[in-house]
Order: sequence, then structure tokens, then C-alpha cells
Amino acid sequence: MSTSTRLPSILLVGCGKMGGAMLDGWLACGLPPSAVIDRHRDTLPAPHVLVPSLGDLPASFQPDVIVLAVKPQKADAVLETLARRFARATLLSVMAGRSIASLSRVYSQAATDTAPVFIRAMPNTPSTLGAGMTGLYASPDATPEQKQHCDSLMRAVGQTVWVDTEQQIDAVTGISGSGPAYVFLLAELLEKAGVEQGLPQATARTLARATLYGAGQMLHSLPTDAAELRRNVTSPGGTTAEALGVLMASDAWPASTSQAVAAAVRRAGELAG
Ligand SMILES: NC(=O)C1=CN([C@@H]2O[C@H](COP(=O)(O)OP(=O)(O)OC[C@H]3O[C@@H](n4cnc5c(N)ncnc54)[C@H](O)[C@@H]3O)[C@@H](O)[C@H]2O)C=CC1
Ligand SMILES: O=C(O)[C@@H]1CCC=N1
Repeated sequence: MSTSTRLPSILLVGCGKMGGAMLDGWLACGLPPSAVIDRHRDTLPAPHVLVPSLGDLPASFQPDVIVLAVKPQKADAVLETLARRFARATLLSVMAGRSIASLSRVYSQAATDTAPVFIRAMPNTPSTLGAGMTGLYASPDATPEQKQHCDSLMRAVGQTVWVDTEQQIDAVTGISGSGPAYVFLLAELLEKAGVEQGLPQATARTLARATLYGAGQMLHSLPTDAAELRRNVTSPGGTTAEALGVLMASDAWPASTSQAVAAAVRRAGELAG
């Protein structure tokens, strides 16, 4: 997905699976001169700058937005060095769980006279193909321009929704942040079941992947409720009804999906810091 809005310049701290997925999308959308800090990233096209640590950044570099994409447990060391270099900054955190209160506390304790503004985003890895889904929450002191900068970054790699409370970002994490993993697990399990039913592995793999792709395309393109799309596949007395009788038993998918999402949300709360 491209965007006609000019993207802000960024300093991306952490370019692993999620940071890298977003960066791929931003580079494809004409990111203005920006910088990335990650020892494990090999290359970055000019005019962007790749450095192993903050101390290696050109002294004059001043990004519009600092994107935090390290593991939540690594955030404190990163924030302490950032606070000493960027007293006033817009920081977009994609870290699961870490609360704005905890991030602000670390920032303000690391240096005097800081005034950071934190915005939280919970993206997902389909961002690498421009098919991401990101939930955003801004601290009350964020300006419309700061929110617009962050929204345009995330819209450059997919869709965005803003939520009203910070707690809702944890729910977003349980649904769409972690959600691609649930779908990939379904692909694995369908492939395995196909092999159990006598199909060659490559055939089972193609069937599983193409089915998830086709069903995903229908969900994406049609306004129809998912329940109606499901009913359209389900002939009375037919094969799907038999399968759904197993999957829709109250102790099967309805229970396990709620429990799985609740477990993810609970873990996000534990990472708040
Ligand atoms: N992987 C996913 O699907 C999603 C991840 N997130 C969040 O994104 C963040 C990163 O997760 P992943 O990309 O999966 O982890 P990752 O381990 O793939 O990436 C983290 C990167 O941070 C780098 N790093 C570590 N310390 C650093 C430092 N001091 N300065 C600069 N770079 C440093 C590492 O070299 C690594 O490349 C996490 O906070 C996670 O909660 C959010 C949404 C989805
Ligand atoms: O597993 C995690 O903690 C991160 C956040 C959402 C997806 N991956």
C-alpha cells in the first residue's frame, strides 16, 4: 500500500523481524533520509544511514520520529541513551506491553529537562508486504502533527486504527499483533492434516496456503459477515458441517481462541514495566 502523504524522517532503533518488516515498507514508499541503529542489520540503501549504536550517528541528524522496535526488556538501556541525545522527541514504540508511563519514567530519569512524547503502535509482520494492521494510541500530550506523522508511517505499510485507551493496545496485541502467528499455525495444522489424509506434503501445503489466501481475500474484499461466508461453505448434512461440529464445540475453538487471546493480553500487561 502506498500513501500520498509525505513520510516523516525516522530513527529506527531495532531492525529485527518487526522493525525490518516496517522498514521494507517505508523504503518502498520513499522514506526521506533516515537512520537505523542495529548491529545485526547488514546494509541500508543511500541516503539512509545504518549505524551500530547511537554514538555513531551524525551529530546533525534530527529525525521527526524515533521508532522503538527492540524487545520490551531491552528498552531501558535504549531510552537512557536516547534521552541524553534527544531531549525533545516524538517516540513511536511498537514494543508489546511497555506502558507510556514506564517509558516516560526511564526517559526523564536518564537526563534533565527532557520532554518526550510517546505514541504506541502495535503493528504486525504483514507490514512487510504493505498488508499490515496497526493499532495506535497517543499520550494526551501528543500534538495532531505528531499523531499524523505516526499514522502516516503505519499507513504506509497497511491499515491503521486508533484506540481510545492505552489498555486497548494490549487487546490489539492479542488480536492483530500476535494474530498472524495464529493464522500461520492454522496453515501448519491444515498441511499436517492433509498429509494424515494421504496427500503428498507439497500438495497439502499448496491446498492449505491457497485456502487461507483465498479466504483472506474474501474477508478483505467483501463486506459480508464472516459468519455468513462460513455458512455459505456449509451445506446442511455435508462435509463442512461435520468438521465445524468438531471445531465449534464449546470447548474447542470458541474456548481456546478466547483463552489464547486472553493469555496474550495478560502477558502484555506483565511486560508493562
Ligand atoms: N515480531 C512481531 O510480529 C511483532 C513484534 N512487535 C514488537 O517489536 C519489537 C521487536 O520484536 P522483533 O522484531 O520480533 O524482535 P527481533 O529480535 O527480531 O528484533 C529486535 C532487534 O533489536 C536489535 N537490538 C537489540 N538491542 C538493540 C539496541 N540497543 N540498539 C539497537 N538495536 C538493538 C536486535 O539486534 C534485533 O535485530 C518487540 O518489542 C515486539 O514486542 C510488535 C508487533 C509484532
Ligand atoms: O510475541 C510478541 O511479544 C510480539 C508482540 C506481538 C507479536 N509479537
